[in-house]
Amino acid sequence: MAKILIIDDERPILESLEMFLTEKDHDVSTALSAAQGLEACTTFSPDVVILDVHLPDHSGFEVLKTLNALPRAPKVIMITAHHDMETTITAMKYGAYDYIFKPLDADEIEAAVEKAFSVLVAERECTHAEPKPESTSGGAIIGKSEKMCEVFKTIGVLCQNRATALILGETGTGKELIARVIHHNSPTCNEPMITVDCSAVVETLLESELFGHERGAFTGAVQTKIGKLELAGNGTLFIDEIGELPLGLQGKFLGFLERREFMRVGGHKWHRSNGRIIAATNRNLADMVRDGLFRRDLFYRLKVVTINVPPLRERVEDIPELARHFLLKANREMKLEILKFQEGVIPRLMAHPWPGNVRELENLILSAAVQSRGNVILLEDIEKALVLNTGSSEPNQGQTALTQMERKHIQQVLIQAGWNRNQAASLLGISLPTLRSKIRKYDLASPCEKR
Ligand SMILES: Nc1ncnc2c1ncn2[C@@H]1O[C@H](COP(=O)(O)OP(=O)(O)OP(=O)(O)O)[C@@H](O)[C@H]1O
Repeated sequence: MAKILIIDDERPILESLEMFLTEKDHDVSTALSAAQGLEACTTFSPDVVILDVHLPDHSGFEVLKTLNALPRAPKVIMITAHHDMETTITAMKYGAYDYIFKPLDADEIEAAVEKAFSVLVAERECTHAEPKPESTSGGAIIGKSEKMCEVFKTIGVLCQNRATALILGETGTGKELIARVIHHNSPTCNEPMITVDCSAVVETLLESELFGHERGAFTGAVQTKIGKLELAGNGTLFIDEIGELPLGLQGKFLGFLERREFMRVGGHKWHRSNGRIIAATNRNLADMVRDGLFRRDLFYRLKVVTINVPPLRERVEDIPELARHFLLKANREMKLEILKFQEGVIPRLMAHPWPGNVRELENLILSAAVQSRGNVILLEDIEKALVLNTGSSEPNQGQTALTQMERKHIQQVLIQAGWNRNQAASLLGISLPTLRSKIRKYDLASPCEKR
């Protein structure tokens, strides 16, 4: 039961709202003017105030400002007959919890009151903000699970040497983040870290992207261009999505790894590079080797040290800390002041299968934070964000069904996006090449392709 104060100079509205909300078991008080309303606030201490924008003595906005400055500020639902954008925006800007237009709809009022009250209760239960995780600086890898501790150990070893490393893991598990952490903790951290994403560069330009080209090497090569390998110098070259490296180029890259020398496209001179190579992929390179799509010798050259990054569903114990980390990040980036998650949110997050892994969790928290009103993220905000971000609201049905769920989920999102792969990839929170590889893996086809 909530304590509700209604401030409106129209008696019929006041009386019908009072009757309706009392019937719903709330404790209701009424006021016909701003002055009466403010006085009632001190004597009655409402949880929720339903406030008309136009009052005979003062503007509703002035009352709203005064109410929001109170030590135990109530949640304020503004009501008005004016459907204009400006008043709505002003009300929300001054901190109204909700804004409802007249003529009032009973269900809408009831839903708004209930939501406002539940937010208030959640906020009052929260006496202090979530403690800040120790490592919130950019580049921190969050996780204390056994599997992540294994990853940390290997990173520790890699930070002391310059060995080539291969990072394997599903999309969004943090492969690039791991590469950055290795680079920033290695002796050559003052040198650059350069990234090449093999899936983002067209096949014909990838060689030049990696090794550079000489002027006149091909049509359009109007001047000499230094490749990413040279740009990395003695630092780190991070080759993302190495599984997409065309077979022809794989041989040339292997040659470089063996001799540490390369030639620019169209060039005749050998160049040396001592940069560290870290490659990553979400594809199963062993399967690709078996299918003749990836060179076995290159595979072994790359996996001098291999890091297998576990999918998020295999380290659910990391989810609470990750969620808090992303909440702080959302606060920083979006200038929000959200203190915590409502009870029930973390178990819900731990039950989700996370096909898009940590990236999906990060996007979800950001989206729920932006859409939440008040300073607590409610379970309801999470459910909404889950539907919006992934089209899914089904909790984990168990490991065995995960692959089927992922297939079904991707198929649903593709249908929802009208088989626009770019749009579907963005809805799923994965990259376009990852989506393409999943379409292949699950043998999915659009209705037009099936014909
Ligand atoms: N353990 C973690 N702690 C904190 N942030 C993380 C962690 N893992 C991933 N992230 C964040 O999740 C997002 C995705 O991570 P990243 O780009 O490193 O994944 P990826 O495996 O390289 O993805 P893809 O295969 O699609 O390229 C980034 O914003 C990254 O900072």
